[in-house]
Amino acid sequence: MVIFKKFAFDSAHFLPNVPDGHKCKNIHGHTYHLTVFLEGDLVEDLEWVMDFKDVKDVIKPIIDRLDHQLINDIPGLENPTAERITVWIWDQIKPQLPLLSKIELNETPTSGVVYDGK
Ligand SMILES: Nc1nc2c(c(=O)[nH]1)N=C([C@H](O)[C@H](O)COP(=O)(O)OP(=O)(O)OP(=O)(O)O)CN2
Ligand SMILES: [Zn+2]
Repeated sequence: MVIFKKFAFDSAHFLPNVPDGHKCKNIHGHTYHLTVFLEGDLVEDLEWVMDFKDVKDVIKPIIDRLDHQLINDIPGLENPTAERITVWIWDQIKPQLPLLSKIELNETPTSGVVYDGK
C-alpha cells in the first residue's frame, strides 16, 4: 500500500546558468508543494504503513531549511532547478525513511518533478 503526505514552503531562487534574458535568471519566488510517498505493508494491529506524524518529523526540518530562504544560498543548491531541489531533498530524507518510494515537487501549479531515486 502507498501512503502520502504533503508539505508546502515559500522560497526565492534564481537560475544562474540559464542564458541572459531568460526570465528565471531574475530572482523570483514560488510556493513549492512537496508530496512524499511511502510504500509498505500494513503494520499488524495499527493497520497503517507508517504514522503520518513520524513522516512529518523527518520532513519538517528539511522544509524549515528551505522556507522563506533564498535557496541559492544553501550548499548544494547553488543552481536550484526543481530537479536539483528534488534530488537534494531525496538524499536527505531517504536514509531516515526506508519506505520512501517517490517524491513529487511542484514548483508552480503547472510544473514539477517526480523522482524515485533512480
Ligand atoms: N526543467 C525545468 N525547467 C524550468 C525550471 C526548472 O526548475 N526545471 N524552472 C523554471 C523557473 O524557475 C520557474 O519554475 C518557471 O517555470 P514555468 O513553468 O515556466 O512557470 P510559469 O509560471 O511561467 O508557468 P506557466 O504555467 O506556463 O505560466 C523554468 N523552467
Ligand atoms: Zn523559479
